[in-house]
Amino acid sequence: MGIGEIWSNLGSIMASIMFVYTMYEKFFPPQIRRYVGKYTHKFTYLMYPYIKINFYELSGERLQRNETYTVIQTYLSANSSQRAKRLKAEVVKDSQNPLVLSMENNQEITDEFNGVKVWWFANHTPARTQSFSVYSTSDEKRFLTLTFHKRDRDLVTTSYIRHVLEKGKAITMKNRRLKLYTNNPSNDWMRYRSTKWSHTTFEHPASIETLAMETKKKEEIINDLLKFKKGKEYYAKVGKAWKRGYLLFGPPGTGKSTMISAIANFMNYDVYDLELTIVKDNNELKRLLIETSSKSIIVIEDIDCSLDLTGQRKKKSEIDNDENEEDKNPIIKRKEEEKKESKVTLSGLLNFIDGIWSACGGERIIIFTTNFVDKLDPALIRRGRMDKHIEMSYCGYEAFKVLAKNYLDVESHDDLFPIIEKLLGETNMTPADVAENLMPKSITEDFETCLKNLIQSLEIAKKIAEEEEKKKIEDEEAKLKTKKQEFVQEEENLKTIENSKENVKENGFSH
Ligand SMILES: Nc1ncnc2c1ncn2[C@@H]1O[C@H](COP(=O)(O)OP(=O)(O)OP(=O)(O)O)[C@@H](O)[C@H]1O
Ligand SMILES: [Mg+2]
Repeated sequence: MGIGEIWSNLGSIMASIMFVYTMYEKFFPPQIRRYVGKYTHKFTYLMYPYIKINFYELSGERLQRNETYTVIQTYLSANSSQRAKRLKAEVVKDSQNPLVLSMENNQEITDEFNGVKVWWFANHTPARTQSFSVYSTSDEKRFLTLTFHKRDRDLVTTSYIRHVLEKGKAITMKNRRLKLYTNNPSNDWMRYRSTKWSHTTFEHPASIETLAMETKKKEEIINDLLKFKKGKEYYAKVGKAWKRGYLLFGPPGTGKSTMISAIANFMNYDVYDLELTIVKDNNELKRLLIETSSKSIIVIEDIDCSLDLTGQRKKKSEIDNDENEEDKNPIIKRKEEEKKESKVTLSGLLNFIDGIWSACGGERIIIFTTNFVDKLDPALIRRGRMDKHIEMSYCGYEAFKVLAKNYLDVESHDDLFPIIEKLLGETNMTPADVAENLMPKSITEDFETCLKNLIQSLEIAKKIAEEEEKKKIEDEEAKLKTKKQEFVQEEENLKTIENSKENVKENGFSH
């Protein structure tokens, strides 16, 4: 029978079905009908060869958006864009591609995994009340149904779903915008919707390639980071928490903060910039740690100035603020009070780095920066806590070449490069100062002028350094001379005393 014939006979087919159903209801009592219904259902269930799993968009008592649903949707959008015929576009926050395509409601797509075929269906039960939200309202349900054959149960429920989640997460990670977090003072934690960390989009253009540093050192850092990123199994095997500590030390302007941004971009990790001075005690520190996510970098900049962890020094801020106490406005005063209140101790910080809580989340890098590595307590920076110590030093020739390429697009210059190489060997200049000199001061300045500007600055810096060195030597010599004179004077005094004693002995009296 063709489709046309079925259409023309549809009326009589429907009438026959209605007739059979009426007869069935008339001649069979409800008990028998219930009995038949139950066994028909069981029979159909036994004969139906497919299994269905639902993944709901909203879950939990408060109907929060289910992470798994989002990840599967991401996986399906990457796969369904070629296969589903009707797609919907949604604007997603915090993603590099804000417009995300996914399959439209009531659409089905197929997927294959290790030769097994599965079907995904996007279900939607419409809301009774109207809403303008992107997400579902409480009486509106969206869910994805995964259908597969009974015989593939093991493969699908273990490997396939894991594969979908891993792929979906990887796509999310790749597309997401990095975030830069900073901790809020604990007084604000209890306010409505206030969280322990505030964040903004992290958009620093630094990369490891553009970092001015010797190639060998750079490669060493890249290899270390890659080994860490792929080290999940390794860390599990050796029984170590999946985290790594870096200590960046060196004079101001040598690129420590730039290096942190470059690492974040390279690893695709969020950055948690921890301001220790507003953390009141060790317990608060622990609570902040718990609220950080994995695949992140926790940074404590200028660790030597953050807290009195060595017991020797005054905080940088306190030194600045000791002056003009009366002129301060109340907000600054409050902030200072908060700083003074901080009772985070060295042991609290050590626990933060490698205590039991520090392992939660995994895949985390902790970075400390300091200008004065010698001031830090050895316990804080010993290997195992700060696994890698990276010295950020004054600009060498190799680092200069990176900056020249970045700022001027120049890789060599027969006359000027050798002069710069020689001068850099003779004087200390930070990459920040070299970069500043290389930057054209006007649109008419060509690269040769910029290189000459740098040479001039290096010569001045060299002269100043030489003069300082000369002055230092002169000061030392003057000090030595004074010491010598003091010594001679002392000797003369001693001699005089000795002579007086002799006189007393010989003449029996003193003057
Ligand atoms: N190694 C470097 N490679 C590329 N640029 C650099 C490097 N070092 C410094 N710079 C440039 O100098 C500026 C200052 O550097 P940065 O803030 O990273 O220094 P720092 O070591 O963190 O200094 P501080 O100790 O004062 O915090 C940066 O904006 C960057 O442009
Ligand atoms: Mg810095």
